[in-house]
Amino acid sequence: MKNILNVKSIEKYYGNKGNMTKAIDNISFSVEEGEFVGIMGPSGSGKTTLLNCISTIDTVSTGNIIINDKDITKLKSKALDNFRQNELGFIFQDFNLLDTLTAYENIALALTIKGEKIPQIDSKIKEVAKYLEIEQVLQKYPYQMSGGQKQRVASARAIVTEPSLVLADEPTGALDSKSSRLLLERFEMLNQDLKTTILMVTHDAFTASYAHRILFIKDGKIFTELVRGKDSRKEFFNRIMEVVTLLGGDDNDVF
Ligand SMILES: Nc1ncnc2c1ncn2[C@@H]1O[C@H](COP(=O)(O)OP(=O)(O)OP(=O)(O)O)[C@@H](O)[C@H]1O
Repeated sequence: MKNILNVKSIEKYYGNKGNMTKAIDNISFSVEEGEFVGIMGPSGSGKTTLLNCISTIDTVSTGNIIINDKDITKLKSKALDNFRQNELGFIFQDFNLLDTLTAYENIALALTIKGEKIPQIDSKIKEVAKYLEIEQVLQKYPYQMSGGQKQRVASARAIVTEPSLVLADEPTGALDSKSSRLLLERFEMLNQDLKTTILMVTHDAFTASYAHRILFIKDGKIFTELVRGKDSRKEFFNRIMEVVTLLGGDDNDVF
């Protein structure tokens, strides 16, 4: 198995002397190719900071992040832009689709930026649209789609370039339970069939139960890890809830 992500002893401080927040306090972990890993933790525990550092949106204070054999903490701005386009796919809670473009054009844009030719763009979009069940909405604009459809279009945009790593930040945060389930089932398929490597931040135990492994973050540190193993999704959900309950409170107010 190839190592896709290697986070080595990272720390992240915000502010300056006298007014310093240690958002990440010595975190190390790795993700193998084809893994589906969830990150959970209470509000303010450092989940978004961690994801932002991995996604090159923010920089670490110390430590290294290696993605597909490249140390992103050493890349300069132009190289970082290229790296982001070629190696990473992003899925956000609020979709981040361009309102003036159709679903088709939103997905095509990711490929155009990479310099792909029109016939290849068209066949790749059709293939990914079938997978994510969005063929019927390809000619629609974001305002004409449901939240679930928008998130599946955003997911198509994230994976159509075949990135080494897909980073998802609360992907079901704005979806109802039916749309969440459909999206997560698609994530499962993408992960199993196409070996897409996914790292997903969520506060929701149901969403997290689709992952193979969960890292729980507290006060900027990894305090425990759960591996699904041979458990069914339901059994894994129950184990996640045990950790959540152990920390006091239900899944909504703790995570
Ligand atoms: N730009 C910033 N400047 C100063 N402090 C920050 C900044 N961003 C985050 N922090 C602090 O770093 C810590 C971690 O924040 P982070 O947003 O990563 O947490 P989180 O786990 O994603 O929380 P939530 O679930 O509420 O989104 C918090 O104490 C937060 O106040």
